[in-house]
Amino acid sequence: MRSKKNIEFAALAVVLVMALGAAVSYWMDRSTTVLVHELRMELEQQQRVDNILDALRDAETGQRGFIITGNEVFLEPWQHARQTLPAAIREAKDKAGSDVEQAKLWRIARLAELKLAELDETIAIRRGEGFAQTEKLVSSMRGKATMDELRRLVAARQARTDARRKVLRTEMLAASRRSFTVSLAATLINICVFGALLVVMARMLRERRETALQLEHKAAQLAGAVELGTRQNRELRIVAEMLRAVEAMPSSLDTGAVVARGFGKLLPGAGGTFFALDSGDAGTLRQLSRWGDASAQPSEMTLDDCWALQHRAHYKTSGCDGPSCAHYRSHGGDGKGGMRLCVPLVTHDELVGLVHLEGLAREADAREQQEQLAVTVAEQLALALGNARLRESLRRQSVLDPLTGLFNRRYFDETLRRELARSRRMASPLSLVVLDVDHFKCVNDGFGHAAGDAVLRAIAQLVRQSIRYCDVACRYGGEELVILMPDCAQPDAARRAEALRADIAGAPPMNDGAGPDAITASFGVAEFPLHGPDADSLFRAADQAMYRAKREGRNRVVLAAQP
Ligand SMILES: Nc1nc2c(ncn2[C@@H]2O[C@H](COP(=O)(O)OP(=O)(O)OP(=O)(O)O)[C@@H](O)[C@H]2O)c(=O)[nH]1
Repeated sequence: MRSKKNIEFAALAVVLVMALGAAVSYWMDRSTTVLVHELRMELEQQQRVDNILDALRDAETGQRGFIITGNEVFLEPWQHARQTLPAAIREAKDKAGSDVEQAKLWRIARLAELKLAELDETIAIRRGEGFAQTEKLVSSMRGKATMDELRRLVAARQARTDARRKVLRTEMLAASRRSFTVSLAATLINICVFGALLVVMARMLRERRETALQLEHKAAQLAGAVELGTRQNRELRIVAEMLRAVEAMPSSLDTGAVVARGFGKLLPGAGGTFFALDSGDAGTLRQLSRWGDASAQPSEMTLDDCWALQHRAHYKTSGCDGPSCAHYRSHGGDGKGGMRLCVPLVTHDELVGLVHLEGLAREADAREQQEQLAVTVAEQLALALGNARLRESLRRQSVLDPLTGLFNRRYFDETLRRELARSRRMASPLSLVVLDVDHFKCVNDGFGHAAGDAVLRAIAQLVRQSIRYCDVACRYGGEELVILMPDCAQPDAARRAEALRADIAGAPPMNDGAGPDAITASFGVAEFPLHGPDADSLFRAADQAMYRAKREGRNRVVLAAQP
C-alpha cells in the first residue's frame, strides 16, 4: 500500500518536473527567438541604410563622370537611385523601432534626399549651363558636406548596430547556457525521480514476489496438511476395520488373514509376517500369516529367536548392517529387503504376538513414518489381540471344567440340544456314552482328594485321546463323564466305549504311582432316536445302562435297552 502511494507520488513528481522543464524550455526558446528576431531586424535595417548610402555613392560617381565627360551614360546609377531611393528611404523610416532610432533615420533620410537633390541640381546645371557653371557649384563643397555627414551618420549607426549585435550575441549565448543548464538540471532531476521510481517499483515487485512466495509456501503447507489428513484418515479407517475384524474373529489364532490384509494396505511397499502367541504354550509363537514380498519365516518360533521379543521393544535392522534375528537369519533372509523391523505385540505387559516387516522405504523420512505407523498400529493390534485372547479365555472358562479341561455340564446340555436338532434335521444317529469311575470314593478315602483329582485328570486325558474331532466330552458331575458322538450309531459307540474302558482299565498306576494300582469305569450307551426322542429320555437311557453296568459288576459297557 505504501509502495503504491510512493509510485503515485514519484509519477506525479516526474510529470511536474517534465512540465516545468518543458515550460522553461519554451520560455527560453521564446526569448531566444525574440533576440534572434531583433538581431535580424537590426541587420536588415543596417542593410537598408547601407544600400541607401551605396546607391548615393554610385549616383555621385555617375554624376562626376557625367560632369567631366558630359556623357549621359554615366547617369544610369543616378537614375536608378532616383527610382529606388524614395521607396528605400520610406521603408527604412517605417522599419525604425524606437523614437531615437526613428529620429536618426529621419536625419539620414533627410540627408539622402538633400544629396539626391544636390545631384539633380548639378546634373541639371551641367546639362543646361555646361561644365564651368557646374564646377563652381561642385567647388562650393555643399554636396561633399552632405555626403560626409551622411557617411558619418551611417558609420555611427553601423557602430551602434555592431555594439548591439555583440550585446545580442552575448545575451543569446547566456540564454543558450541557461537553457542548457535548465535542460541539464531537468534531465538530472528526471533521472533522480526515475531512479527513485525504479527503486520503489523494484521494492514493490520484491514485496509482491515475497508475498507470492509466502502464499505459495502457505498453499504448499495447506496441501501438505490436507494430504496428511487424508492419509491419516485412510490409515485410521484401515486400522479401525482391521481391529473390528480382529475382535469379530472367534479365536485370536484366526486373525492371520485380517492382520495381513490390514498391514498390506497400510504399508503397501512392505512385506511382513505375523506371529501370535500359542494359547497353549506361552513360550511359542505361531506364524499366522505372511504378506507382500516377505521372506520365508519359521512356522513357529520361541522368544529366544527374536531380540524384540526378548526386550519387548521394536527392533530395527537393515541389510547386513546389524545382527539379524534368528527367525529371519535361519530362514533365508538375504539382507536384500532393505530395512527390517520386528515389532512385538505387548498389551498390559503381556506378550501376545509379533509383526515382522521387511522392505521398508529407503528414504529416511518415509521410513520413519512407516516405522511410527507400524509401532502405533502394533499397539492397537496388541490391545485387540489381548482382548480377543481374554474373551477366548473367559469363554473357555465358562464352558470348560477347570479340573479335567473337558467341557462342563452346562456346555453339554447346550450341545446335546443342538446335536439332537441337527440329528433330527439330518436324520443321522447320535450316541451318548455315560461313564462313571468305579469305587471312586475308595480312591479319595484311600489316597486323598488330590489323588482322586489326578485320577480324574488322567481319565479325562484318555477320553480326549480316544474321541474323534467332532465328539464332545464333558464332565457331567463328580466322577461321572459323558461323551456325545454325532453321526455314530449305538454299535459303533459301544465299540469305542469298550476300547476306552479297556484303556482305562489297562492304564498304568495313575498319579505317578501315588494312587490306586488300577482303576476302572462303568459305561452306559444309548442312541437317539432309538432309546429316547429327546435329551432327557436319551440321557436317562444311557444313565440307566451305566447303573446296570455297575450292578452287573462294574468295569463294563452296557447298551441301553429298547424302550
Ligand atoms: N477327588 C474328587 N472326588 C470327587 C470329586 N467329585 C466327586 N468326588 C467324590 O467321588 C465320590 C463318589 O462316590 P460314590 O458316588 O459313592 O461312588 P463310587 O465310590 O465311585 O462307587 P460306584 O460309583 O458305585 O462305583 C464321592 O466321595 C465324592 O466326594 C472330585 O472332583 N474330586
